[in-house]
Amino acid sequence: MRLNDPGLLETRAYLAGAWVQTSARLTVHDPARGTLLAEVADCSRTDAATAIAAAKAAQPGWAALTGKERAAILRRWHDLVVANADDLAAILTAEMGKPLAEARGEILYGASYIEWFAEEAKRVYGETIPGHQRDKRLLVIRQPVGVVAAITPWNFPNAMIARKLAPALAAGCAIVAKPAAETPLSALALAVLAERAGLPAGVLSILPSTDAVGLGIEFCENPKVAKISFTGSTNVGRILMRQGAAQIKKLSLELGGNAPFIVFDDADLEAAVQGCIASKFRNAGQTCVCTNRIYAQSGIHDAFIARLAEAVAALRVGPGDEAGSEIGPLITPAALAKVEAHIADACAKGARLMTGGTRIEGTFFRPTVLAGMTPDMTVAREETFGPLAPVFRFQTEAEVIDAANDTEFGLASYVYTRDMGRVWRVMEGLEYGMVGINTGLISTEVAPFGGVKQSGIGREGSRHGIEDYLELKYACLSV
Ligand SMILES: NC(=O)C1=CN([C@@H]2O[C@H](COP(=O)(O)OP(=O)(O)OC[C@H]3O[C@@H](n4cnc5c(N)ncnc54)[C@H](OP(=O)(O)O)[C@@H]3O)[C@@H](O)[C@H]2O)C=CC1
Ligand SMILES: O=C(O)CCCC(=O)O
Repeated sequence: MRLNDPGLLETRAYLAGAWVQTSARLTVHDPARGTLLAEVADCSRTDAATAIAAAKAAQPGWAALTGKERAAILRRWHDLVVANADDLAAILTAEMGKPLAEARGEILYGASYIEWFAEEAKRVYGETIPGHQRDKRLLVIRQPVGVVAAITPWNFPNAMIARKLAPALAAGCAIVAKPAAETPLSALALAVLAERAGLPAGVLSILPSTDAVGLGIEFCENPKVAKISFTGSTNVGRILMRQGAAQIKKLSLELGGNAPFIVFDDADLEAAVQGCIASKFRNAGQTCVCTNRIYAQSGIHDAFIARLAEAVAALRVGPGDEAGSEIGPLITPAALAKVEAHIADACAKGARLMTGGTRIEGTFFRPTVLAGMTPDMTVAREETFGPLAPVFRFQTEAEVIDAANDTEFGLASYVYTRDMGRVWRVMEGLEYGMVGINTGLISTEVAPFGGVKQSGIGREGSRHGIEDYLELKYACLSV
């Protein structure tokens, strides 16, 4: 990997304000070629306790700065991320596999959360409430929750951690974060730039580790941690909720999805196909907001599926650092096996393969479209997290809303129609935190990202995103 600034390829942990190498190392591989990229510090549960103690000590000083002072540091950090976007994208593609253009997009997307929350740091307003008695004056202030512990996944190694660090730091919290074991390099590079931007020692720690269970327990059981913010699988979200119950730990959870993509007869066919590809095949399908089930109404079904299969067959699969690649490798052999299992299950139950369906080499898989889907197939209930587009046929609006909602998940959903009445009815009827209407791309720092049902708790981004890191304090004053 050739970088303009080799100092961004950091392999030590950022622990309590110092760069620390550990005797144990975790290995990071290029998922496109399987080659070793780096040996990185492998932090223990004891290291986590040290980072938490440092965060607890540093947090009051950080919170005592004015919002404007914290904003200035965050703003410098944002500018450094943008200035180093090419290097950060190269690191991201190397460890995660997504095409370079997507990686660069993710770096700027992550930076946009830093910029947004730098601005929000200045707007943590309180309120006054008319007193309930003549001599009473009521005030409400908003204060940082304290020390936050964050755990993030491999699929967005920069943006998922950026959108936790930025609001926490803007609010005046200190934060200790564990990135995914597969992709720690992007998180460490972000910490290099945060330090250069002037973030005080101890306010941020980044702890790569193979002991996810141990660090998770430390985060939940250490009384100095006020809150946990997690992005990843619903199963691990449940574990953290259970572990945090003893101390009533505050939680933000951004978990799995099972996104429906609904195409009505009156939709613009080409726009629906392009939106579907954008939503389904972004990051090779490894995104919690990726379409998982496609519902096409009877009148448009055959034309839609024919055009979708044609467009999907044209997608170019290859290493993320090769020009023209649109679909990179899957993150692990296990991820590829899950895609194959979903296809095998569907085909055994009567699905028809329209394109794809086979592996290429390593963890590269041909983007796939299946027709003739039925609700008893595994993919109707489970997130594939890979490049598989299964198409279900439906007849009526009521039927498709029921089918779309027939899942324990409720993160993203998508609808294509030109009927404004239907837009409102379907949007209101979908039990999801986010609805894309005539678009397959909904993510932006200015909007509240998050799910209902078992897809999570809390929102990231928008003016609401900082609330997860603040507590209300009410004061009753007798005059
Ligand atoms: N909502 C989303 O954005 C994501 C959803 N997923 C869904 O989850 C499935 C599995 O993906 P996977 O990467 O295994 O997701 P996980 O939920 O296992 O991993 C996400 C993060 O949690 C950590 N972790 C794992 N187990 C524990 C634990 N017991 N306590 C604390 N932290 C833990 C991981 O560490 P480590 O890396 O060391 O295992 C990683 O940092 C995917 O196929 C997809 O369906 C996955 C990623 C993101
Ligand atoms: O949780 C994820 O899978 C990442 C969501 C990326 C996005 O913000 O669109």
